[in-house]
Amino acid sequence: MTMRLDYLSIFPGYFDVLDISLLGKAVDNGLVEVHAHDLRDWTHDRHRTVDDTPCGGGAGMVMKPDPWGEAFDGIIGIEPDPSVHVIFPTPSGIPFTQSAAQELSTVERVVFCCGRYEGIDHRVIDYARTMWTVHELSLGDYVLNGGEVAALAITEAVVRLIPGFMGNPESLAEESFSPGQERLLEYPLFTRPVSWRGMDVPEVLMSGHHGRIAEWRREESLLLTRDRRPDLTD
Ligand SMILES: N#Cc1c(-c2ccc3ccn(Cc4cccnc4)c3c2)n[nH]c1N
Repeated sequence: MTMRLDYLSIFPGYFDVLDISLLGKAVDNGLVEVHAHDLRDWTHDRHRTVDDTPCGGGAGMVMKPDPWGEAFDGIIGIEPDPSVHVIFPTPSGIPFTQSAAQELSTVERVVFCCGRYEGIDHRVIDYARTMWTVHELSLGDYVLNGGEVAALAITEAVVRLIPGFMGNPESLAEESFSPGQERLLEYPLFTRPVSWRGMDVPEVLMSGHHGRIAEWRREESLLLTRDRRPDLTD
């Protein structure tokens, strides 16, 4: 299966980075195909206007619905198709999680709608919900200037789960937040040299005793999780 990823943004250059690294390899291997689009290509005025003042007043500008609707018509089509997943990154979205990444990794087509300014006219989202499967997702409780960085983060989390993307898929199963895994943070990692700037790798990790190593790692994960993410232990 090839996953098609479309990105609608007034800064399509953000997505040039997808040609690099593992994701670039996934494109070369035909696992994913990536299309970035400039929303301004669907404007018709001299200034290629995509925003206007908010109805009801308030600070900032709101993205006009017209360019989005015409871009949808051109990129996705005018017929409803629930197999198309349209993602609106937004501060008011549902928190994006590993399980959402897992679900999206099985989808054949994803369209990211990257807003800017104070956000997108709500009728765009309402329209999209009549046509496709819509996800309003948030990366977390902090403020970005637009949806592009979130779209890149979601892309990486999703594409790495596509069968055939990662060299050793077994490693995915062991990662924190993977399905079936206890909700624990990753234990501290070490590699050679054994001694570095007066600090040594914990002896147990050099013991070759797999039972003790597993026990040490679990204890470290429990301590770290209790300290940093007590919410995961509820
Ligand atoms: N996902 C996600 C996000 C965003 C985010 C996503 C899309 C847009 C489009 C515009 N802004 C600026 C903006 C700022 C403040 C209020 N409203 C809008 C966006 C912020 N911020 N933080 C996240 N976790």
